[in-house]
Amino acid sequence: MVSKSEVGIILMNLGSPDSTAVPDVKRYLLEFLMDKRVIDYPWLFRKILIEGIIVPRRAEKSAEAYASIWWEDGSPLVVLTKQLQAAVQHDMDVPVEIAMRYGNPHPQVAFDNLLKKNPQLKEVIVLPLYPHYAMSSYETAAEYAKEIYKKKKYKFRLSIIPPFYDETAYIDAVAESMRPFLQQQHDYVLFSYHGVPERHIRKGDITGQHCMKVTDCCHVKSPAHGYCYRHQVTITAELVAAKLGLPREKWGISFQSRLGREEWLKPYTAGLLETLPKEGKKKLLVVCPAFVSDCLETLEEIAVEGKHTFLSNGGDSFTMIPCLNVHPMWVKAIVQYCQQIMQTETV
Ligand SMILES: C=CC1=C(C)c2cc3[nH]c(cc4nc(cc5[nH]c(cc1n2)c(C)c5CCC(=O)O)C(CCC(=O)O)=C4C)c(C)c3C=C
Ligand SMILES: [Fe+2]
Ligand SMILES: [Fe+2]
Repeated sequence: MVSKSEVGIILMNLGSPDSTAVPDVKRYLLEFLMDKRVIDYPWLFRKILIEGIIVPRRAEKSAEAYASIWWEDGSPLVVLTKQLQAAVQHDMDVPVEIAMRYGNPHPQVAFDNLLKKNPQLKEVIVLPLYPHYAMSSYETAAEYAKEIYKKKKYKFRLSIIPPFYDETAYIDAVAESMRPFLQQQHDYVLFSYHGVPERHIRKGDITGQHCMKVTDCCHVKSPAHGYCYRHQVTITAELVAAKLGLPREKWGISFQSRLGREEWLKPYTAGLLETLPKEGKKKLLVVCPAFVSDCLETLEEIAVEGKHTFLSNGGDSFTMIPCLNVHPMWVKAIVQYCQQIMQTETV
């Protein structure tokens, strides 16, 4: 058990380029895609692929996309994470810092800032802002925080909040953030999650024999589920749909942001946005619960590109539901998760 005066909190998100200038976007993409948990090919092959092919080809287009969604005070993801920091700090009355897995602010800066604010710091709670476990999201953020903590030999205790994909407070916050949008006419609600390669799902299967091997694997009980992104996003959608009373035929799941030639989790959002209007689902609501802050992947890929695809294939109306951002119920959920950690007995 730690008291408020002994604790500090770090909200850790993915990160964005420092600006929309191509060299900044290049630097960001290099750091991101050279992460062995994001592109898990052998180091030399990864280096040649990323530095020689993907980043040079992608940087300019990516910079343009970022420029199209950039806000006056910076990247939406960073600005929204800062707003969340202020809200949590206000409600908890403990120091809160933000850190990014890629780019700035670096986790070491966040640890050091907490120490500067309170040299008596006994415990730092890190909340990776990913509801679901994926090697390329939650795991890399948590491992990076641990790596820096060990390297710097900090004396305070480090606690990392686990994925919260099925926690009531998170589910309730997502459901309530969606509820006002359900008042408008709609034929279908699409839960669009960031995709990952199917290979990552099989690789992360701790049993080696469950994920994408057993029929309907996401609904068959297994210890693999603790590390399975596909299972966890399925459960989030089912719990939110149940909470909102959505009939089963009125909602579905898809996966966006595919990169490269490998097979990623299916169905792909882009393909579904072309076919849904042909199935009579012409009024669409899209929600993206893998992202807790709006970012390039929601504001550009879904709200602009996705909308265009849907409407130009016969859709009538397309609404993207904003991410949790600083929704009061989301802030409350974070406060609750941090307080649970603070009340845990230490040995
Ligand atoms: C192999 C590539 C990628 C994997 C695997 C991947 C997994 C993954 N990503 C997120 C969350 C976000 N990704 C974002 C941007 C983004 N993602 C990739 C690649 C992979 N992501 C790239 C190259 C980019 C950069 C933009 C681009 O050029 O398309 C973002 C947005 C960041 C922002 O600044 O707004 C988020 C958030 C998750 C949750 C995830 C695995 C589950
Ligand atoms: Fe991504
Ligand atoms: Fe699985």
